[in-house]
Amino acid sequence: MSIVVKNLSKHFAAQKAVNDVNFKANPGRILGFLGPNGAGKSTTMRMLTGYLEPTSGGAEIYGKDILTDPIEAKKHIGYLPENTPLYTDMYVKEYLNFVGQTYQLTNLSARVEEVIKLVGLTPEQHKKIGMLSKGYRQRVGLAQAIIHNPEVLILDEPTSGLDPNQLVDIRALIKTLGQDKTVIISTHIMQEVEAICDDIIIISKGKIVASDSLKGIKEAHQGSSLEDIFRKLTA
Ligand SMILES: Nc1ncnc2c1ncn2[C@@H]1O[C@H](COP(=O)(O)OP(=O)(O)OP(=O)(O)O)[C@@H](O)[C@H]1O
Repeated sequence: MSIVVKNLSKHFAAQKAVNDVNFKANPGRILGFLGPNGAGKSTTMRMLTGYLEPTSGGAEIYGKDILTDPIEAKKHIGYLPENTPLYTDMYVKEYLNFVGQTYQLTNLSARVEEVIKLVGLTPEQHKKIGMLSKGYRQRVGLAQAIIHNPEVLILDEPTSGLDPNQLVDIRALIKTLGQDKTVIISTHIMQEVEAICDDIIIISKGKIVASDSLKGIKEAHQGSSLEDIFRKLTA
């Protein structure tokens, strides 16, 4: 089991943004984390990646506790935040080299070249990040998330801002990465879930309201569309 989430909660004043969430995730499967705006998806992801302290509960990433062993837990994680805080004054390669150095990667320049190719940044690789379009910035975000070849990828709306051609490429990349990694993606695009996810968690008002394989959830709702299932469970 590469991710085990136990009784995870986050309260902001009186609001239970994440309320006693439990789930597990495995390598070789892509888990779609779905829910309406404000359901608690990003807050959960931020806790799993060590950017936000839980109010209670916790999680283990490859057996490493995110609270008591955060440095070891983080080594296994690549994280694409919802609004990637990129250094806009840095050049693409300079930034990726900088991120790679923080992971003390060997053969860094070869790895930077490799991830640039993988995420389709080649035509824009000589630009400053601040000069890039939203979709290309998203690719830089994805490149920094995978540069250390982590076993776990946590991607918060990875395809937001991408044009239809880019969408297909990035989905294909995520699908490939998901063959041997544990991938959690949040998205509002049901088509995307159908295209790449193996498992689904639907969260509403901080609570999990469905957790199943894509096939299982459809069977349980007698073949209703995912959109209908989503609306029914989160209305
Ligand atoms: N730092 C914070 N302080 C106070 N409230 C917060 C904070 N961060 C998140 N929240 C609240 O927690 C709730 C869950 O937010 P979160 O960003 O996790 O939702 P989400 O499911 O990712 O939504 P979206 O689909 O719109 O990105 C929201 O009501 C949000 O306003």
